Amino acid sequence: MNEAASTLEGWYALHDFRSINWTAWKSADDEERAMALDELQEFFKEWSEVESAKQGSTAVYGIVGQKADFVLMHLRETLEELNAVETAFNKTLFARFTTKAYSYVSVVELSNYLAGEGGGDPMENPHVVARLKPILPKTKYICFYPMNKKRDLSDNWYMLDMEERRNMMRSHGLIGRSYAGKVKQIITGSVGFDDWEWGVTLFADDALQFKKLVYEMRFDEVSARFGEFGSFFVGPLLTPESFDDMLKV
Ligand code: VOV
Repeated sequence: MNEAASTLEGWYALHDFRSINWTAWKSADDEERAMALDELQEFFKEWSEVESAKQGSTAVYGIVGQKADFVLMHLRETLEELNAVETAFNKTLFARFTTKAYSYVSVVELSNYLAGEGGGDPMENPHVVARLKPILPKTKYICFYPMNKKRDLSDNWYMLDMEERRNMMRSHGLIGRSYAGKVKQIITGSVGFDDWEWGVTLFADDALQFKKLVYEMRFDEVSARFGEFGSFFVGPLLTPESFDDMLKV
């Protein structure tokens, strides 16, 4: 059998995509809407307290296009906690005005393809822990898509030996690094958890950098030969204030 890359896992991730039922929202009375908004603002507060206590992280972004209206991206220590934030949101009055558009369950992952040989417990290394349990950036834009590495007869990632995969990942990493300061990536593994093998979540202050990075990577062997991609979701940051503005009728 081929050598599997070894992976380190951090916080569990839920990308919870919702659409707003504008007809129901607009026909609700003022009091009901005000209560729903108050409850929503409470949630924003709770999520930011969890983040301050470094027990997880949440980012809220609008989604452009018809696939969804917004995404709640939650990172939490356990699947139980993720499930609990999801359920708590479902119980809110505001959630009654939303429909479930898409969701993705995964866990923040680092592989050893490019890891140094430095011994010791990686979970004692604060740089590693910061990458596995990241506070989600609150950049102007998010881009999310799920992906696989191909398993065709001629191009099967999982049949390549470790050295070949490592070389390709090195080239991938070099392209990625040239976007330092422009795009921040959080790779989450979802084998056994969801329909694709990884979730790719990108953060940037200039949305065009998503296009440039993803396009450049298409020419890199690991993406050109082995990348298979799901639907892309892109949109702007929603703060408690801009969420409120979006919901004004
Ligand atoms: C912002 C840029 C950026 C940077 C710096 C970067 C670097 C790195 C490094 C160093 C490593 C390997 C070690 C680790 O950290 O795991 C990875 C790993 C990975 N990547 Fe990446 N990636 C980026 C960006 C980036 C993008 C845009 C994509 C989507 C590909 C595309 O064509 O649309 C991607 C995918 C992945 C995946 C699926 C993995 C896991 C593959 C596996 O088989 O295990 N990635 N990635």
